Amino acid sequence: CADRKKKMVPVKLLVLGAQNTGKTALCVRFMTKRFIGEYDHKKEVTYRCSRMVDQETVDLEILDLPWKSSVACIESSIRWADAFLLLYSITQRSSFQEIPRLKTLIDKTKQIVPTVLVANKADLEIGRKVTNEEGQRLAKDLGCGFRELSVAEAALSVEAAVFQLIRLVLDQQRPLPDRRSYMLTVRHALTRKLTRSKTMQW
Ligand SMILES: Nc1nc2c(ncn2[C@@H]2O[C@H](COP(=O)(O)OP(=O)(O)OP(=O)(O)O)[C@@H](O)[C@H]2O)c(=O)[nH]1
Repeated sequence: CADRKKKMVPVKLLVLGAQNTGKTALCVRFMTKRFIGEYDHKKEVTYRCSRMVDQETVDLEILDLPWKSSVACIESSIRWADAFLLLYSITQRSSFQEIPRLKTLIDKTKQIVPTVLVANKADLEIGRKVTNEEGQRLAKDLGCGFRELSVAEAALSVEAAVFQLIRLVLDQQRPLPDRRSYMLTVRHALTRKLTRSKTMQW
């Protein structure tokens, strides 16, 4: 009963990245679990759904902007959003090089923004132009989370990337003492796990 009375937490995510990086494919994969090859690239689309994340019901809006959107449109969408998925394709170095510019646009508008950098098209290993290490390094430099995945091949990893971002937003919204106690809970859980795995080794 108490759970039913719990409020929905609104979370607004913006997906940004260069042309053909798989932004629409990722949104559709997250919403429907299906991979659909080709889309209409002209329109911006907002997807809406609710998901349970760590006992919170999250009322999610995901905005997918086409690559050709104007800077003004991107800036107003950045103001609208709570968090960002920045996409590049591992087969397209120029899409990787575009990421710092997008992050600068975000940082100009917002302070402390939950962001996850997503390296897409990991199934196309043969055409790889950006290494996993380069992706990790950039994410570290920009202060983002990092996931390399294939929207085409794995629905679960897409969900994991979006949930990682939602968790960053939820954590930011928690009052500071709660945030500390949440971190302590995580620390204790990790310590317990470590102790257990050490015990198993012996
Ligand atoms: N092999 C492979 N192809 C993918 C993957 N994700 C997307 N694609 C393909 O990449 C192309 C572009 O995908 P979209 O989702 O339309 O890309 P977008 O970033 O929304 O493109 P814009 O609207 O131009 O900004 C399509 O042909 C997709 O089928 C993936 O993980 N692997």
